[in-house]
Amino acid sequence: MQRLSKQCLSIIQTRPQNSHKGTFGRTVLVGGNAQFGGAIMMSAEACVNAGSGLTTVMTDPSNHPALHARMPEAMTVDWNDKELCDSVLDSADVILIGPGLGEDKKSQDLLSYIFQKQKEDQLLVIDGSAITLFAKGNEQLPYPTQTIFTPHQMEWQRLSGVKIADQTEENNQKEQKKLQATIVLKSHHTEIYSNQGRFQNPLGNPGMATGGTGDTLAGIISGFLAQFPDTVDATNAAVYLHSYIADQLAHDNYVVLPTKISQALPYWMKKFEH
Ligand SMILES: NC(=O)C1=CN([C@@H]2O[C@H](COP(=O)(O)OP(=O)(O)OC[C@H]3O[C@@H](n4cnc5c(N)ncnc54)[C@H](O)[C@@H]3O)[C@@H](O)[C@H]2O)[C@@H](O)CC1
Ligand SMILES: Nc1ncnc2c1ncn2[C@@H]1O[C@H](COP(=O)(O)OP(=O)(O)O)[C@@H](O)[C@H]1O
Ligand SMILES: [Mg+2]
Repeated sequence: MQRLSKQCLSIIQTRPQNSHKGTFGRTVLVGGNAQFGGAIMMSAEACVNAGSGLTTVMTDPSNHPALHARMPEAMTVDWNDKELCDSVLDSADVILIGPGLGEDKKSQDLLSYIFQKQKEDQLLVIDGSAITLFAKGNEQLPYPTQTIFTPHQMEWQRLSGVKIADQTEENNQKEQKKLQATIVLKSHHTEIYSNQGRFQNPLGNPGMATGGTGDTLAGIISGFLAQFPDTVDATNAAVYLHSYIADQLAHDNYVVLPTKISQALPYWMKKFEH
């Protein structure tokens, strides 16, 4: 397994003068039921700060005022308004579904709807409850090689059937090959399994063991996929930078608040800009 290094951040290039919002991608984030609104808000805060050109959050309307108050840069769509959802999804480069989605019938219907809508040239990131729902269901991935799962070890156990204690490189790789999707297996040393190789993140700290850290990573991955052309390079860079920033914050903070990682993204991306 190849260890990630600062080298993976070389994809963060100086932006061309002649550019506009569309140059840096359109991302649509689907999640945040009434109970878990914070999850999709953290994904949105991460996605915007990661540099996504345009970020739209498709969520329960109860979250709209709080999201506008916290992150006016993100646009909101009522996930019950199918006509508006159709048009927003049609122009997306990257779709993220799962943070705070929940696991009820409505959540399942939303996952099926996104599967129906995904186009061949769109990337789909599946996180949180959407992983659990997909694992329980019997739907097929529309475009496996356009899909990135971001499970923690328990979500991976549900998805792959491999118990946490048996999640070895060999077993994980076998299951990734079956799925053909890219897998970001989150832990104290996150691993990335893909058709282009296997990578290990050497960074990270226990201050990250708090609700929202994974929602935040999903937002950064989505924002990077919207900007940078290679899926695995963008995913690796997002995983590495998410932990790198958390390690900096952990010098002076006992717990690393996920939103502090997001707020520090523009500063560190500027530092690593090539
Ligand atoms: N502020 C919010 O609104 C938050 C919402 N969240 C959402 O809550 C939903 C459920 O996600 P959860 O992950 O909390 O719940 P899950 O039920 O998916 O998994 C967490 C459970 O698995 C157990 N577990 C065992 N080993 C584990 C491991 N190695 N890593 C992680 N968990 C392990 C944990 O103890 C916990 O009981 C998701 O949609 C998620 O996005 C969470 O992200 C937390 C923050
Ligand atoms: N002890 C740890 N050391 C390093 N990273 C950790 C540790 N515990 C959790 N993390 C990181 O925190 C995140 C947890 O993801 P997840 O459980 O999905 O969080 P969320 O509550 O946002 O759903 C992952 O990126 C994981 O790598
Ligand atoms: Mg999670």
